[in-house]
Amino acid sequence: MTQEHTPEPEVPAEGGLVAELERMSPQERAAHEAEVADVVAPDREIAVEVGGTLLELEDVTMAFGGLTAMDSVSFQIRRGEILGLIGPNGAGKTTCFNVMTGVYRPTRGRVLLEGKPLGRAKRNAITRLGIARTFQNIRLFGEMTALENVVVGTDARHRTSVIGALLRLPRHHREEQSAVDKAMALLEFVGIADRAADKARNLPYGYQRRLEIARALATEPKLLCLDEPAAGFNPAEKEELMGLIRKIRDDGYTVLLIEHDMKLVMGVTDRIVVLEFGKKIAEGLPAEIRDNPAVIAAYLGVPDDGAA
Ligand SMILES: Nc1ncnc2c1ncn2[C@@H]1O[C@H](COP(=O)(O)OP(=O)(O)OP(=O)(O)O)[C@@H](O)[C@H]1O
Repeated sequence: MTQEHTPEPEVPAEGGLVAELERMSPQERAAHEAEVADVVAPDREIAVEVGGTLLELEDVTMAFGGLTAMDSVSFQIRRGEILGLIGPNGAGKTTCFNVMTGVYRPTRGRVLLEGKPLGRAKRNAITRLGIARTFQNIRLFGEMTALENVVVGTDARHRTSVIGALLRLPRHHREEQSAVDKAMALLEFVGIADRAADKARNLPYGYQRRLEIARALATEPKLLCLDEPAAGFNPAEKEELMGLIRKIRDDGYTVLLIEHDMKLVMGVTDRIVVLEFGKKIAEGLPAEIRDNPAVIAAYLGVPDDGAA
């Protein structure tokens, strides 16, 4: 469906972009990166009141039959921060993402984006409202190019109708071209522009993870939710990913990060929320969480009085 309307990719000649970047002086490179950042995030959230509440979970419970995956969980995500969501396996982290992105409707409680309840909004509507996510298991269109995968993400923002696309109305043309330009800028932003014309399935694993992030950013989210983006990465790749997550935040996005790797979580987040058996057991700065006895006990699998 979407494939029919996907424009022909306009990518630089092989090696062109990389070679061009290498030829630039540090000043030219900085100016170029600033231009790319402007295309990637034209409406920078960071210019708006950093620190105000962007998203709020209010007493959210999510039950599956007899199993309570989230139990009266409340926390807030502030504009411009990187919030870590951690907890042992089965703690309810992914369920939390699913509730926030409209995959599940909470059994009790509510989720508010910029003070407005998401209510019964469906997944696509929530994407348009400004929440994007990546998945634990990569979900790309393997037969489409990297560029096309990102162009598909920009579709969430398009204003022309299917009729507009079929009739090739001028607005549709303009949107198509700007979608390609934006997608290319996003690929460059996440560091994989050199493989823009390759099929997604042929990309190395680390590139696929970055492509997922570019595709999520293409929807121009207010909040970007990353579900274990470093899964399967080696230490050097994790280090690079930390750099990318910081760059995303510095470009004005708010990030919610589920991650098992403690070094990464402690190194990149501003605050952390900890879940265990569906309940929030702690919330605070990384250093506070690291020293919190309940958190240590949850990870070691012993009661927090250490009696076991
Ligand atoms: N659709 C569902 N139906 C029934 N049970 C579910 C469903 N989704 C999640 N659960 C259960 O809810 C609990 C929380 O799962 P969830 O995947 O949210 O945990 P998690 O913290 O993301 O775990 P992990 O770190 O292993 O990914 C688990 O016991 C899980 O089996």
